Amino acid sequence: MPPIIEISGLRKTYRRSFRQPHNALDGLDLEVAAGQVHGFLGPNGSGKTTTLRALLGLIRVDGGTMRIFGQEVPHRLPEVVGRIGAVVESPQFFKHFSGRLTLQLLAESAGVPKERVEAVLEQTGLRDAAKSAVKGYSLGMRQRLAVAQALLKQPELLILDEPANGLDPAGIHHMRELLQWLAHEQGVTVVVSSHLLSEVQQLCDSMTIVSRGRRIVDGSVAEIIAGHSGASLSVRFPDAASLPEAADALVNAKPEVGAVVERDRLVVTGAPEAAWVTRTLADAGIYLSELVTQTKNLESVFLELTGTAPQPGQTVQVGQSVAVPQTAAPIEVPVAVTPDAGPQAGTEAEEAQR
Ligand SMILES: Nc1ncnc2c1ncn2[C@@H]1O[C@H](COP(=O)(O)OP(=O)(O)OP(=O)(O)O)[C@@H](O)[C@H]1O
Repeated sequence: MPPIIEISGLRKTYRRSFRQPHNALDGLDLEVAAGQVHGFLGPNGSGKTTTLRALLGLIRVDGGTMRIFGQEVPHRLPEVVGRIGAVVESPQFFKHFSGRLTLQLLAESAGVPKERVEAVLEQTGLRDAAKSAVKGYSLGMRQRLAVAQALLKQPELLILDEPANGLDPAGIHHMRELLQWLAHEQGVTVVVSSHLLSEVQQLCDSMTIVSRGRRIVDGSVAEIIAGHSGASLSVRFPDAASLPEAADALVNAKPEVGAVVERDRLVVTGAPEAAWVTRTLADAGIYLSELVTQTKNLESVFLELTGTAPQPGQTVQVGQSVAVPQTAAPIEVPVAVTPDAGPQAGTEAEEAQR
């Protein structure tokens, strides 16, 4: 099945008076497969909103191609727009109308059956607040109302820009359940932008990470995180005098293993498994007192991936690494402790806003 969204080489330069032109999109590529929740992840200002606005025909781009459901956009957008629900701009609602009335009017103008209003109120958790005027809604409730509006016409593709904004933890949980249900049970393709890896990790099946207007990695969320979270082992001994001898024993046993003495411990990288370290040291007559696996935390994976400006024409594939300019702090996960050797923006005039 062809991708639902295909973007290739997208370019957008914002030209601002008295300031250098700014390349918000610098040849961005994006592919989204059907029936998934796809995260569009990147730091603030990396071009996510610009991409989504371009896809929906809200701004003009300077180069590249975009397709939705195989149709080139923006030229063929009118043919596919009925199959897309989106919340990209902050929608404005009549503040004196209730949530229900707002949705009833929108449903009527879009020719959507009235029953859909109650269904989307229920789905977005707004049923109890449906009678209240929108002016009394919190930011999170307005966000839900916007999503409810996007769901009215039962879209096959749902595009949401930072949907967790303004939601409290219970609201985030509810939104996550709703979006996963839509994708996995109803076959809707869901694209959400976010600058939080932890949110994308909990919500999405696949993701594209962008930095400075370019794609730097894409693939399944689990594979990307696993491929960039290489672990090392921290080993301590009853007597620190054993450290150099232990380092030699490990490197002699496997030259590709790294063993570096750091104060009172040995940091081991590239070992096949923790048990191999304990076995090899015991064979050399050296007994350890502590062995700890260190894994990078998720945010450090994100920093690693977005911390380096991507090279023109290069996309990092799942499992490949990019240079790491900043050192990310590891978190320590104990796996075994043995007493001896046991194993273990602004506005832009040219934009045609809709
Ligand atoms: N209308 C505009 N005029 C000038 N510059 C703009 C405009 N819109 C966005 N930019 C700039 O383009 C870059 C990309 O912005 P964009 O809003 O697409 O990023 P983003 O990844 O969505 O960020 P955030 O997570 O903060 O929403 C930023 O440097 C931003 O300042």
